[in-house]
Amino acid sequence: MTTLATPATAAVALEGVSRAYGTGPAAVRAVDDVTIGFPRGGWTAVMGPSGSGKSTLLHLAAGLERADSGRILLGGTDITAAGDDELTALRRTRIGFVFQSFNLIASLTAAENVALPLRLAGRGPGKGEVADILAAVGLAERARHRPRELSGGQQQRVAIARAMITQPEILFADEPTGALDTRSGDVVLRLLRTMVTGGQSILMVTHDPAAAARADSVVFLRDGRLAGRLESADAATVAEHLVALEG
Ligand SMILES: Nc1ncnc2c1ncn2[C@@H]1O[C@H](COP(=O)(O)OP(=O)(O)OP(=O)(O)O)[C@@H](O)[C@H]1O
Repeated sequence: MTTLATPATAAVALEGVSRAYGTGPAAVRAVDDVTIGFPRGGWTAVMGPSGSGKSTLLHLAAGLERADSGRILLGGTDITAAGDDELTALRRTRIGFVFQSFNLIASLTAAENVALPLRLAGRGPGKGEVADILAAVGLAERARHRPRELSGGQQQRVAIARAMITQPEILFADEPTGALDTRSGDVVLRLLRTMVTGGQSILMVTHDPAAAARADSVVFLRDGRLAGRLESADAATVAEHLVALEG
């Protein structure tokens, strides 16, 4: 796998991207002139101390927030040039997003939650489409259950199925195991690995070195800037790098 994906080979590439919050002396440069590519078909974890800009980077790359400057390329598309409607359409069809808190709709069944992105995109699911993807995340028997009837790990797998139903070019995951116990988290991480083996691109923010070590590479941030990248690192090496940044 290439370490530095160029825009042509990247699932998502950032070129000189900055994003600040607030103005004047109180301004915070959450992401500060970042240039990086995330390889297609690869799984990249983003780590860094609290407030280092991880979530902001993920939200920028996913088109959930606008950059102040620089370019963000999703496949070949410059999303920084996209209008609001185009960006909404692009998020619905080309991007999957999974949150720490699952964000399922409580009144809908697992199957209805999974079908939602297709309905929002203006089409219903094809025959067997939802059942197939629920089976792929190991929840074939839970289609009619509502979120409150599912464990945290099961809810996160429904959320992953919902994110994957549109076959996104890249799956963004913000602390996907943050609310899970080790065992449920492990099931989710194994599911993500299965998806990557199938060609899926994943960008994941995590605080957990053990989770980050499951990715192909780990990118570190400090004060909104890139602060290193490790390939195929074990959890101890990831933790050492993180501790050095926090020191
Ligand atoms: N909406 C906002 N308004 C003002 N400041 C913000 C906003 N979002 C983020 N920030 C600031 O930008 C910086 C980066 O925040 P971000 O949430 O991206 O960091 P993080 O690395 O994900 O943090 P954590 O690990 O604590 O979740 C922080 O200083 C934060 O306080």
